[in-house]
Amino acid sequence: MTEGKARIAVTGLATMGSNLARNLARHGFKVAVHNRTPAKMKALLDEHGHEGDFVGAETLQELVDSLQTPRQIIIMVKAGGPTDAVIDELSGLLEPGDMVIDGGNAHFNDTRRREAALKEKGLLFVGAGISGGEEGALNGPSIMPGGPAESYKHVGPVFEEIAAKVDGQPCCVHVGPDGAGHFVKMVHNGIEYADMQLIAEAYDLLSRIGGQTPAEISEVFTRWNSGDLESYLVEITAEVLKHVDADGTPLVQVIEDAAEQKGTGRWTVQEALELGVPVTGIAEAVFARSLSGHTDQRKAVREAFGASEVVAKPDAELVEDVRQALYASKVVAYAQGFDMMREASKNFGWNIDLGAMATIWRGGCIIRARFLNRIREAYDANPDLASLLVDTYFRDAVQNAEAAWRRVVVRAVESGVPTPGFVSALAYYDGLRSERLPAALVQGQRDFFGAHTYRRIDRTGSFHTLWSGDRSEVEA
Ligand SMILES: NC(=O)C1=CN([C@@H]2O[C@H](COP(=O)(O)OP(=O)(O)OC[C@H]3O[C@@H](n4cnc5c(N)ncnc54)[C@H](OP(=O)(O)O)[C@@H]3O)[C@@H](O)[C@H]2O)C=CC1
Ligand SMILES: O=C(CO)[C@H](O)[C@H](O)COP(=O)(O)O
Repeated sequence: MTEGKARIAVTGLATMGSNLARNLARHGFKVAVHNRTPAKMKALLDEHGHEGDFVGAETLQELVDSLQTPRQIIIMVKAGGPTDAVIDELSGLLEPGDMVIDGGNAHFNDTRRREAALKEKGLLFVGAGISGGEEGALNGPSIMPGGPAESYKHVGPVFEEIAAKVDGQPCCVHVGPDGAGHFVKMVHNGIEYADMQLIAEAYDLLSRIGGQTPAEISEVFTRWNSGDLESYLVEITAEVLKHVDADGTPLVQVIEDAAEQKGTGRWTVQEALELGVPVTGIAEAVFARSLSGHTDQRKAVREAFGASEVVAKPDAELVEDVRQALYASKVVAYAQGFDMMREASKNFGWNIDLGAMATIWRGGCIIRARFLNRIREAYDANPDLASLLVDTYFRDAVQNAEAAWRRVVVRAVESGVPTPGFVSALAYYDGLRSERLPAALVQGQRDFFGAHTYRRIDRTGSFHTLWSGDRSEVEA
């Protein structure tokens, strides 16, 4: 064992914390480890103590005492109240100049609040989004640290060491001040929801319209994973679909069809509403999970109307059409997520480098995908891109997919197979492309019932029609 005190600490040793601690130890950092329930700390030392230099601590006081100064402590506990509880206890034990790093899925407003509170005590606080799940935490996650640039100078090199690497570059960069890191992680998860929903819809179409078995669809996803759609989520979809129960039944057919959620997708939509950014794909994905969970309501409506009867009509084009529809819809989902980060960056003064976000998402995280290279190139070439959709590469890709995308949506709607992700992505694309939107009529309606006024295309200023009078127009 290395002599002396530990370089860094991790408190919270469930799935993420224990693997992150092992990752740190495997990279040669002496790590102090603590968990509220000490059994988890002991299990980590028993099973993995040989992987590196660990110091077990039964209490937070012991953890603090085991560290070099200034101290760096990573918190990996449940987001919300549990994180506050740990921070409260730690802040009474630490000294000015010490640093607390929250690696959980915190809400970025909590991060802003915590940073401000700790600053008053002379403590540094870093809200760091960490993605990659169990395997990423161990072998290299994507890390999105926010907070003061000064803090990054101290902890950045450690994070860059343990992060995933793509083309020799670490999947970690200083995102921006205060809550920027956790905001970006939240959007990452929002995109994750949208991507998963689109993949699930593709599966449903190939199953119910294409008449394919999970094993056959698994092969389709494996094939897709060697082209433009190459991504972790497509790869694991193939794995899940080919997995069978002991009696040979595909697992996917026995898992309850009610998707759960911990909250980051919902937060993304809530924040998008605040910022006024239409993240329709993410919203549909959150609502699709919500709908799936309303099992009693689903049963009642199914019984009232009968289940939609889909007659499988396999045809040679379906698989390729679905692939193209999936790709185009994914581009829309990512475009919306990047729009949201740009808007938040402007709103909060974070100066987020969108190309750098695409760069650190290329490896380690759940949404890692080949086309993030293209997204990086797009934002590196033009950081002020009005939308990812107008980048030459993505414009051509979406144009090439458009006919297939429309065929898939028509087939789904005609067949009664719900595809809210595909449909809303296409509607978003069509909405942005339209020369005129019926929003003009909405403005007229608002003015009629509430005198809310409207602007005209031929004159400047705001106007109101005297709807309950002589219907003449007045300048407002
Ligand atoms: N699981 C994943 O794939 C990912 C998770 N995250 C985030 O990372 C964090 C850790 O996630 P995960 O490893 O899944 O663990 P969980 O979110 O399941 O949290 C369990 C951990 O929190 C601790 N804890 C709970 N309540 C308290 C409390 N009041 N005081 C102190 N400790 C408490 C538990 O201690 P005890 O053992 O004593 O109960 C345990 O160590 C979460 O914020 C999560 O959102 C981020 C990316 C991916
Ligand atoms: O952060 C993650 C990956 O990046 C988690 O896996 C994510 O929180 C899972 O979310 P949910 O339970 O809402 O599906």
